[in-house]
This record gives sequence, C-alpha cells and structure tokens, in this order.
Amino acid sequence: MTYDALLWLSFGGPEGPDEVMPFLENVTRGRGVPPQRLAEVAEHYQHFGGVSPINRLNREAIAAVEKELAARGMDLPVYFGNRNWHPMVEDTVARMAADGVKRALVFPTSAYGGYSACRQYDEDIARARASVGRDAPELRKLRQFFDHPLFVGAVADAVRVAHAELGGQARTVFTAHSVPLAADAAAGPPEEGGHRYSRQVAEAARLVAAELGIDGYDVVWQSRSGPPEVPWLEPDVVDHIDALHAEGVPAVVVCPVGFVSDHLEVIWDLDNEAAERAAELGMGFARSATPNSDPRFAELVVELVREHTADVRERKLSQLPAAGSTVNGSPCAVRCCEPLKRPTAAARAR
Ligand SMILES: CC1=C(CCC(=O)O)c2cc3nc(cc4[nH]c(cc5[nH]c(cc1n2)c(C)c5CCC(=O)O)c(CCC(=O)O)c4C)C(CCC(=O)O)=C3C
Ligand SMILES: [Fe+2]
Repeated sequence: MTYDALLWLSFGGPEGPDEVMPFLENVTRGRGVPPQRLAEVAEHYQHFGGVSPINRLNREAIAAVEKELAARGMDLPVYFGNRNWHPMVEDTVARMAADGVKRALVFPTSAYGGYSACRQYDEDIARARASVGRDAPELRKLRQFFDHPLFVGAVADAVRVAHAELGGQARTVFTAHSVPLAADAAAGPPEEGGHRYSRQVAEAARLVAAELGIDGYDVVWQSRSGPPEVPWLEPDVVDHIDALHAEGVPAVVVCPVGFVSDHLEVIWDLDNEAAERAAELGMGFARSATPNSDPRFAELVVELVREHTADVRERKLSQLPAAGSTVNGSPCAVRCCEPLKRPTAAARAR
C-alpha cells in the first residue's frame, strides 16, 4: 500500500496563560470533572507560565522522524494535529486534503490500548474526517507499541540511568495515567475480558524490568481526575511512595512508562509532587527519562510506518495483542474500548 503522508496525532497543550482554561475546557467537556479539580490543574499549568512542553516536544519528535525518513529515502511529509489544542486535528486534516493527500498513516502519541489511550484517538480521526467532508483523506492509524523492542529498550536504558544516579538500593516504580476502573474494565474487545490498558502497562513494566534484570518493582498510577466517588486505578504514585517509606525502602526510581514525553503530567505530577513527597520523607528520588528523548523513538515510528509501506514484520516482545491499526477511526473490534456512559450527554454535544 502507498501513503502520501504521516499525521502525528497527539493530546495538545496550552502555549500561554490565556490558553490554559480554554484548553482544559476542551479536555473535560462533558466528562464530569469537578470544577475544583480543574482549578487545581490550571494552577499546575500556571506554574510553567501557562505553557505545556507537549507541543514543543511533539515538534522536536517530528523533526527527528523527518530526519529518519529522509535518511531512509522515504518521501512522506509529516503533519501535526491535536485532540485538544492547536494545531487542532480538524484543521490539520483540512490542510492535508487541500495539499492533495489522499491516503495517510496516523501516529498516535500513546503506546497503549483503552479508551483514552487508543479509541479516543480513533474518535479524533473520525471527527476530523467528518469536519473535512468528501475530500478527507483515508487515515490508517499505526498500532500500539507498548511491547516493541525499541520502546522497551529506550525505557529500560532510561531506568538504568536513573538507578545509576541514585547508586543502588532504589525500588523501581512504573507509573501510568490512571483511568476510571470502569474504563479499564471496558478496554479491549469484550470477549478478551477487558483491562487491556492496565494489562499492557503491566506487561511493558515486566518487559523493562526483565531487560534490566530487576525482579522487585511496582506498577502504580498517577494524575487521577474525575469526581472522588468514582473509582480509578490505584494505588496513586504519591501514596505508594508513603507505603514504600513505611516499609523502609530508602529510594525510588520512578519510570513514567505510560507516557512518551515529558509533558505536564510528568514534570508536575512526578518531578514536583512525587519528588517533593520523597524529599519530605528523606527518600532518594530519580525520575527516568521518557522515550521521546531517545533516538530509538524516531526509529520506532519509522519502523511502524514501514510495517505498512515495506512489509516489515511486526516486532513485539509479548503475547498480548498490539491492536489499534484501523482505518478512518473505526474501532479495533465490535464494542472495543466502548466509551463510558458520561453523566451529561447534553454537555458533551459540541
Ligand atoms: C490514559 C491517559 C493518557 C495517556 C495516553 C495519551 O498520552 O494519550 C493521558 C495523557 C495526557 N493527559 C493530559 C492532560 C490531561 N488529562 C486530563 C484528564 C484525563 N486524562 C485521562 C487519561 C489519560 N490521559 C482521563 C481518563 C482523564 C479524565 C477526563 C476524561 O475522561 O477524558 C486532563 C483534565 C484535567 C485533569 O487532570 O483532571 C488534562 C489536562 C496530557 C497533556 C499534558 C500536557 O498538557 O502537557 C496527556 C499527554
Ligand atoms: Fe490525561
């Protein structure tokens, strides 16, 4: 199959103080996130002058991928679009259509399955195509890569570096974005029994630990949102640091295996909140780098592209499915990662 372009599809983030609230309104529209939580999160962004690094990091990653494509003689222009902030994916897909793109691959900046990490990107693709109309290009999403050797290798090397900073004795703690328990239960096709997101996160952690020969490690969650009465994946990373301290663990290496770049959930929730708690407890703390900063990340993206353009065989280290490669935003399977019933359907209508 031939493709005319690659669409880099990400979450988006504000790039100035006035953009924080409109961005947060886009993220949380109709999702029942309490105003109190929204105000708190807005404050996290304001600590950084209202600028999330996520767009800059995506632009840097795209530049690295463009270099890698050029080095391989692959002629594939890369476009950048986001779910929640400019450049909005609707505008980007409109530009692709105007440029004459008929068929493109899509790289979503998430390694995992589940509603927030996979299916919501399908919804973004479908929405963007619908807004462009008849001329919209065909869009095929690339697959989940949580167990790809280039991803696992980059994460493992970063964990090794973080351990070296602390000089032994540190517990390895993997963390990923929490999601509502109901969303995790609905992740994957129903016949698989759900929990595709948390299982893949656990599997990525296992693979990284195995590569490093670490046998004691933990998988925890972070950045919980939503109303307090709704159960989400636990334990929280900060509570877990307390628990490790109580057990006498002297230091932690925190690895944000659930994310690909140092965006706000990493630089605030880990480098600030989690690091501060460890410091209060007198524990050593190091946070491992995200794969975006490793040259293997660009190689990974190009290899995922080549699975579609050059018959490159899928490389994966686990037995769990790596789904997500569907056309025009269709789900991976019937009722796969079906979105939660939201409390206010009316508020969700745009
Ligand atoms: C699984 C997952 C990923 C990983 C997969 C992926 O990377 O796509 C992820 C990434 C990210 N989440 C991000 C930011 C936010 N997520 C929020 C809220 C939520 N995230 C959720 C899940 C996830 N989120 C969920 C279930 C909610 C509740 C609301 C809802 O049901 O949708 C909120 C609302 C405020 C709040 O935190 O309450 C914000 C601001 C940013 C950008 C950071 C920056 O700007 O630098 C990134 C990369
Ligand atoms: Fe999030």
